[in-house]
Amino acid sequence: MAVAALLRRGALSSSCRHDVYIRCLLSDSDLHPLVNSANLRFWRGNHNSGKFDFTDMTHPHLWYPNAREKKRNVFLHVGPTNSGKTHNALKRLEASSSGVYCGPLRLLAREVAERLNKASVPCNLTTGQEREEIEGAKHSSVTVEMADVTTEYQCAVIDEIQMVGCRTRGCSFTRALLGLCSDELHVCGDPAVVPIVQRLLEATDDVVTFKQTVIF
Ligand SMILES: Nc1ncnc2c1ncn2[C@@H]1O[C@H](COP(=O)(O)OP(=O)(O)OP(=O)(O)O)[C@@H](O)[C@H]1O
Repeated sequence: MAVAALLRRGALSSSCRHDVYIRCLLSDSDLHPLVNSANLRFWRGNHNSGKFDFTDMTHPHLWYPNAREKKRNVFLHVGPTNSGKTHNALKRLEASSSGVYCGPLRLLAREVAERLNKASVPCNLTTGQEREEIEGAKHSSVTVEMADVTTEYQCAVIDEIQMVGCRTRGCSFTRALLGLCSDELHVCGDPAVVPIVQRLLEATDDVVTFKQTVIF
């Protein structure tokens, strides 16, 4: 059985797992589709030893090689409620050639899909309960748990990022923040979340720009 399969099944002992490096034991075809040859070259180039410890869970930003290959432009939209943070981000999403909106609620995901479709931007809807596919759509509106971190987008939006602090759903916001593979990433939320988002993005080498909104 391939070593990758054993790893996935947790069949190797922890000391053995610790010694497993992609270069020496795993062929490219063994690996999860996320870790393709191009990504391996990236990993090797960024690890002095030329080895990557597949079982090292201490650097979550490195779990998303597709996103790490990009220098993302992250726009952090912060301001009071109803000040237009999401509105501004959605304007960018509408104008992009491909993109994804990630929100915390089915209702919000549906509202955004309807908004884009109405603006003649074909947009799929994917939540835990429903999947609506629109022919030719290059945009998707999803609940954050359904965010696809393997597809490349021009623009991505994460709404209500302060939910990163939620005990049960925060991990999905962190995953989207670190893993979405887009040239532009718009992150909307409460100003209180700025320090934690900044901290999370310190490791990613993205370019972060603040957009402060005010109630008009
Ligand atoms: N510049 C604008 N032009 C027209 N409508 C706007 C504008 N900015 C905001 N709105 C409208 O105001 C409402 C609130 O905007 P939005 O949802 O973007 O605010 P928000 O700051 O993201 O709020 P929250 O913190 O609750 O998420 C929406 O219905 C939105 O369409």
